[in-house]
Amino acid sequence: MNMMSETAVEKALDQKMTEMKYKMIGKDVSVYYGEKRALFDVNLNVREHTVTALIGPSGCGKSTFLRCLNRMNDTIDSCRVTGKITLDEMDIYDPDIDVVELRARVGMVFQKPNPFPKSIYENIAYGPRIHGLARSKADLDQVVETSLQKAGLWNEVKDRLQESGTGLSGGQQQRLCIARAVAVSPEVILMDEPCSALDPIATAKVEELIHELRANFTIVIVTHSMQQAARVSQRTAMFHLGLLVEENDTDKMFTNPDDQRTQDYIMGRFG
Ligand SMILES: Nc1ncnc2c1ncn2[C@@H]1O[C@H](COP(=O)(O)OP(=O)(O)OP(=O)(O)O)[C@@H](O)[C@H]1O
Repeated sequence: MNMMSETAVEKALDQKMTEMKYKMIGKDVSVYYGEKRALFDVNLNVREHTVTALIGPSGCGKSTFLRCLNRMNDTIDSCRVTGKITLDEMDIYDPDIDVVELRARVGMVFQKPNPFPKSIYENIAYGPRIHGLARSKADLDQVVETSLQKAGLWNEVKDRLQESGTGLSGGQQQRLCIARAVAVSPEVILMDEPCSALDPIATAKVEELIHELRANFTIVIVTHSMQQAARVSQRTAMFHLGLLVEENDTDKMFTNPDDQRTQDYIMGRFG
């Protein structure tokens, strides 16, 4: 069997990353909550097959920017977004865009695992069913299995697919939510502090998973943990007071950042 070593896979992905186009482009993105401005003309591009970490002190606008990428901010009445964000070449704020379809292409995993109060099987099958991604029960079974495998959960749940998703451990629930996001074949997955409610072992599993998902998806992750950003991402963007202060290769960001504010933050001088 011709298996590529892990290092070879990493190398191939890094090569892909340097060659590739931007999957999403954010140009002069500003966000207001009523009168309050939360983001100031942010220009941030997201590379395909790359994990991009968004870091910065509390309240700096990381989650706000993340939520702009699949229009989750639309659900907040007071929120207004200006500037332009594209997915491939499509303007995602174009009034003709179908937001449900957009969120199938740009999925999201939240801070707190939020499985539906339904069976493990139904948690995964729901999305593909409503998006018409499976033609038969056999197709759907296959999507459920593949998604759970991609989320590293199949072996743990394959004999209990009809049990409730909410009965799983916190770490398993978060992987179930990742499987649910993966099941509709998104192109981009947004993760808002996906490990903050998990213990170190569950966190390690999810981090490993993020690392693997990069081969098939583009990932943007908000994290408070510098170590996590360093472990899982290839690019890092640092926000401060609503400004994007620096975006760089993660290695450079954590060894020799260009901006003093990044330096101060990673040294623990504020935040
Ligand atoms: N729904 C909202 N209504 C009003 N203001 C909000 C809302 N959500 C966020 N904000 C404000 O926008 C700014 C940016 O918040 P955001 O949650 O994006 O920051 P963050 O960097 O993700 O913070 P944290 O790390 O604490 O989650 C903050 O000042 C916050 O109070």
